[in-house]
Amino acid sequence: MEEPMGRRFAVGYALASKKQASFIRISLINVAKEKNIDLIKIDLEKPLIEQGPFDLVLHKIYGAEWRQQLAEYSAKYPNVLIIDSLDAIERLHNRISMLQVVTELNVVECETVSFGIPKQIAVYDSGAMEEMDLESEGLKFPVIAKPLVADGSAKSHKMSLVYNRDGLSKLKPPVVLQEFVNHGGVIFKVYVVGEYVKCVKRKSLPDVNEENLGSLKGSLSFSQVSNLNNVERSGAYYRMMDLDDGKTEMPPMNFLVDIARGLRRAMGLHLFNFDVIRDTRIGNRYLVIDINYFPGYAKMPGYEQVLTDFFWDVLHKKSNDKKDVNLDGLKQSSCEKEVRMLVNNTGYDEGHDGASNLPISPLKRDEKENTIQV
Ligand SMILES: Nc1ncnc2c1ncn2[C@@H]1O[C@H](COP(=O)(O)OP(=O)(O)OP(=O)(O)O)[C@@H](O)[C@H]1O
Ligand SMILES: O=P(O)(O)O[C@H]1[C@H](OP(=O)(O)O)[C@@H](OP(=O)(O)O)[C@@H](O)[C@@H](O)[C@@H]1OP(=O)(O)O
Ligand SMILES: [Mg+2]
Ligand SMILES: [Mg+2]
Repeated sequence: MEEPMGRRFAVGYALASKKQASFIRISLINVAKEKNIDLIKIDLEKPLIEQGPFDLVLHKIYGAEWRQQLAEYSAKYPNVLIIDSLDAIERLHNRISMLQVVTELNVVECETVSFGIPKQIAVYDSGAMEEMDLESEGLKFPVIAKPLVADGSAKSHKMSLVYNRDGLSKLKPPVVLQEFVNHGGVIFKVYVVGEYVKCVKRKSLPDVNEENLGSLKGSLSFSQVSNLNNVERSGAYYRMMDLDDGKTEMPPMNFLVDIARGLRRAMGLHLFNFDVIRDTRIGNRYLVIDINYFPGYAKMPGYEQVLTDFFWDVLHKKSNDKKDVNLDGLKQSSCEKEVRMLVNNTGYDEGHDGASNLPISPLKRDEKENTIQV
C-alpha cells in the first residue's frame, strides 16, 4: 500500500568517518530528500536505541557490541529494516567463506562463458607454512597471499605476490594462498545495489611471465587502493586507475547480472561489489577474486540516484523485478542457451535464500531479524 502523501522516511546511517566522508555527499542527501527520504547520521558515541526512530538502518560497523545494539534496536522497533544483517555481512570477513559462495552458484548449460574462483587454501600457522607443498595442494608459483581475515582493517588489505619458497617463509599466517591468474592487467569491478548492477574496469596487477620466475626475489608486497590515504585516493588517482583503453572487452552484462543475482540471494546481501578477472589462458572464463560489503559506491557516476532508488524501493517494500524473485523457470540467459543460477549443494531448493533458509518473496521483511529478504 502506498504511504500517505507527505510521509517522510528516516534512513539512519552508521559508518566509519572515512566511509561517511566518501559516501554521504550533499548531492546524495539532496536527491534522497526529493524522494522524501532523510539521511540521518547515527551517533556511534551514543546508544543506538536512544536514536531515531529510523525506518531503515544502513551500516558498515562490525563487532559484538554493534551486533547487540542492532538486536536491541530491532526488538524496540520491530518494523525497522536493517540493511544488511550482520551475520550475512560477516561471511565476507573470511576470504575462504567469502568465495565459497561463488562455488555454490551454478551456471547450467552455458557453453560460451564460465566462472569460478582461483584455487586457494588457507594456512593457519607458520609450521604449516614451512611444511607447505604447493603442488600437492594443486597450486604452483606464483601465488598471491592474502590475509585470511578481510575485515576492512589496513592489515587485511596487505597482499603479497609470492614467487618462490623464500617468499612463502616471509608470510604471516593466517593467510590464504591463491593461484595468481594472469588476466591482462584488467580487473572488472561489479557494483551491486539491490537489483542494480554496474560493471567498471580498472587497472590491475600486470601478468607474470613464468619464464622469469627464477630471477625474481621471494615476493612483492602491495596494498589495495582502499587503504591509501585521502590524497592518494583523490579523483586523479581513480582517473588513473580507471581503464578507458577502449580495447578491453567487458564481460557479457547479462552474465554478470546472473552472477550478481545469484550472489545476492545466496549471501542475503543487498549492498556489495565483487572483483572479477578474465583468465587469459582460457579466454571466456571469469574468476571472482574478492567480494566487498558496502564498497565505494560514490565512484559510480550517478550513485546518488541509484542509492536513492534502492532506498525508495525497499522502504516501499516493492521489487522492480518480480520475476527476479520468482526463481521458477529459466530466464535472463547469459548465453544463447538458457542459463539458470542455482544455489546448489546447500540443500536449498529454488525459492529459498541460501543465507537464511527463508522463503524468498519480493523484498519481504524477515520479522525475526528485521532484515529484508532479497
Ligand atoms: N588470484 C589473483 N590473480 C591475479 N591477481 C589477483 C588475484 N587476486 C587479487 N589480484 C589482484 O590483487 C588485487 C587485490 O586483491 P583483492 O581484491 O583480493 O584485495 P582486497 O584488499 O580485498 O581489495 P579491495 O580493496 O577491493 O577490498 C586485485 O584487485 C587484483 O589486482
Ligand atoms: O574507500 P573506497 O571508496 O575505495 O571503498 C573501498 C572500501 O573502503 P571503505 O568502505 O573503507 O570506504 C573497502 O572496504 P573495506 O574492505 O576496507 O571494508 C572495499 O569495499 C573496497 O573494495 C572499496 O573500494 P572499491 O572496491 O569500491 O574500489
Ligand atoms: Mg578487491
Ligand atoms: Mg576486498
